[in-house]
Amino acid sequence: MKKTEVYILSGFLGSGKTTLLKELLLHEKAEGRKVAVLMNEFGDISIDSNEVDEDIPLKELLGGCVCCTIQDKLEGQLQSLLIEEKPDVIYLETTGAAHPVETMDSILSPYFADRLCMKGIITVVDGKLWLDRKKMSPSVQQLLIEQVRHGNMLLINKQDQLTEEEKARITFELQSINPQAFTLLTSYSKLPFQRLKGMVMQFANDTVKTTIQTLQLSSFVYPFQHTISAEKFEAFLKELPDTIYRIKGYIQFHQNKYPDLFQYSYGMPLMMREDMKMPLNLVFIGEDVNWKEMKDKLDML
Ligand SMILES: Nc1nc2c(ncn2[C@@H]2O[C@H](COP(=O)(O)OP(=O)(O)OP(=O)(O)O)[C@@H](O)[C@H]2O)c(=O)[nH]1
Repeated sequence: MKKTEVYILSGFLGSGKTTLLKELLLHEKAEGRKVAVLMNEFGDISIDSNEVDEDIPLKELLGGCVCCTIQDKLEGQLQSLLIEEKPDVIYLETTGAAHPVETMDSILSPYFADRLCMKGIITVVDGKLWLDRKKMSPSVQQLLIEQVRHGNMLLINKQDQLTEEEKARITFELQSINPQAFTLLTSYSKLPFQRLKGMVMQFANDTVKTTIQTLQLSSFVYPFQHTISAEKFEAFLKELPDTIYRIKGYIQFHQNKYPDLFQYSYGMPLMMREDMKMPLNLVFIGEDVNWKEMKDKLDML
């Protein structure tokens, strides 16, 4: 029986995993392979699932990390994807807080040994965030290093935000941490697809599980009941604490007919106008955040 290939997309919150997934799905479509997606989101609702075409089988794993709290759910979802869809390849997008080895462990269960072929871990690194990582909490810094250490392919993403000197420095630092990995600089996670297909998973001798300090990440969903003021929202963003790592979801300004998809990662906001109605939910992910205070501020918009 032909085995289903599995790739794990790893990388911190907002680094460019969903952007990479969309890129990979385009290539797979062009090659006519049957693809399925497993999407793990830290929050209780998924925004990224909307980014995947409806004709691609997709299972969501919400409200925790496949590497720890919802490992059992992963097995169940994998099994149903294999039985119902019989895909050629499965892409598993992990939460930005996931430890790659723990995730791989869940997939390498003996139950799936003759069904799945683990192709490798692609780690997406936000270049700017990497350079500024010392500003993050120790557990985030440790996680970033672990994600790099265990990637088989490392994408230094958002290279449009980096100088030549910064690109060289990050490349050197990542290669020093993980000399076996294929490392490349990318914009919007565009990678040489054929190189990915030729990837063969190397099980390095030192792929030991490191006990990393537990990240104190938490998430919060705010459902807007109405449209909001663009000026007030801008002022709200300016006052956001540094420990908010990620925001995504839909907001609608007073003057607009349709909502905007709002993305915020590592201090960088981005908006894209939708052309249809969407549920006005905004998902926040952060460390040590007073969500009650956040809710009060959002109520004022
Ligand atoms: N400037 C720039 N922005 C990028 C690049 N790649 C991705 N982005 C933007 O970064 C934001 C986060 O990208 P995503 O692909 O959603 O990141 P993610 O890792 O899936 O995020 P989570 O699922 O929340 O962990 C989006 O607004 C992207 O458009 C890039 O190369 N350059």
